[in-house]
Amino acid sequence: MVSLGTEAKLPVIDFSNQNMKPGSPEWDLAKHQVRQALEEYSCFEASLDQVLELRDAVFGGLEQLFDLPLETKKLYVSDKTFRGYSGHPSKLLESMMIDESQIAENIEQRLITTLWPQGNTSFSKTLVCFAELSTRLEKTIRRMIFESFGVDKYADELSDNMNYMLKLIKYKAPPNGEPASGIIDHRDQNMLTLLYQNEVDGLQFQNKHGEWKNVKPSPNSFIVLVGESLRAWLNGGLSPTYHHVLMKGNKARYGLGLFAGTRAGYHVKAAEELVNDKNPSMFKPFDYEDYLVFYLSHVILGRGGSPLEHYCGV
Ligand SMILES: O=C(O)CCC(=O)C(=O)O
Ligand SMILES: [Fe+2]
Repeated sequence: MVSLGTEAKLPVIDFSNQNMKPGSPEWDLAKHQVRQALEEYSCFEASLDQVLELRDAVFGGLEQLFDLPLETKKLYVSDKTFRGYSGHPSKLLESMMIDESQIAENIEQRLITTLWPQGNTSFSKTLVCFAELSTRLEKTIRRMIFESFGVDKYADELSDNMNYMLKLIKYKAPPNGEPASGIIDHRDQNMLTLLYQNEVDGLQFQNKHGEWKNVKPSPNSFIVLVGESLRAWLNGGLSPTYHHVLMKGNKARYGLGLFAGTRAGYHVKAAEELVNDKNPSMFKPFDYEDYLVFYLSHVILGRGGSPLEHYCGV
């Protein structure tokens, strides 16, 4: 059954002020808002005016990219750049791993070697700027979350072990005009996700009462979602919510997703300050990259519940 959802106005938290430094009153206010929003909804809208300058170039480039004839692209070469569910028939996806210290090199390389054989310098520059903006925003939000749980002393260690996946996504308009699924119900398994979309809405999340709510982000905002890895890190302090994409109307939906997760070899483990007799450890330490293999098979077999609990629940 397709649920058309009802409107929810997610909290909007503004990150446009470049002077918002840790410890400033603006920082503390935003931190408080982030914590409240994530406890209530597991997601929120982060506005960042700087992204508006990139908006036309980002979506213009994405339209062109997905219009390239398929045979010109070496799709999904086995370079471990593509992970996750293989997707839905209406969904086209390109993804790339980016290292925060080598954003420009990683993106240029990926665009030139696989996605766009003739190269596209201006789109490459646009994506580099987008990745720089969004990874900075992710780090800011993650630091605020850590501070608000009193575990910010781990923030740098975690940043050193973070991997980013940038997904470029197109959902085609539903063929017969009837609402159709673009991506099925799921919870993200990484730490934090930032989504940026064109004017075609379709993202819905489940609120605490199990109702599906439509998300309508402004042109200057990202939707920020908690993932399972963050739940484990905070020993249940925050939890992800189910979400999906429902396509309506006759226009394609383009989006970019920045997925922050930990590197292979790093063990996700609850901060010891958050483990005590009243709140015992929920998960054994796990390697996110190894866990993803289990997660995929779990999803493919159609099993419900929390795959992370099956994998390493205590
Ligand atoms: O396209 C969207 O807005 C959501 C995508 C998503 O949830 C995902 O790829 O995990
Ligand atoms: Fe998701």
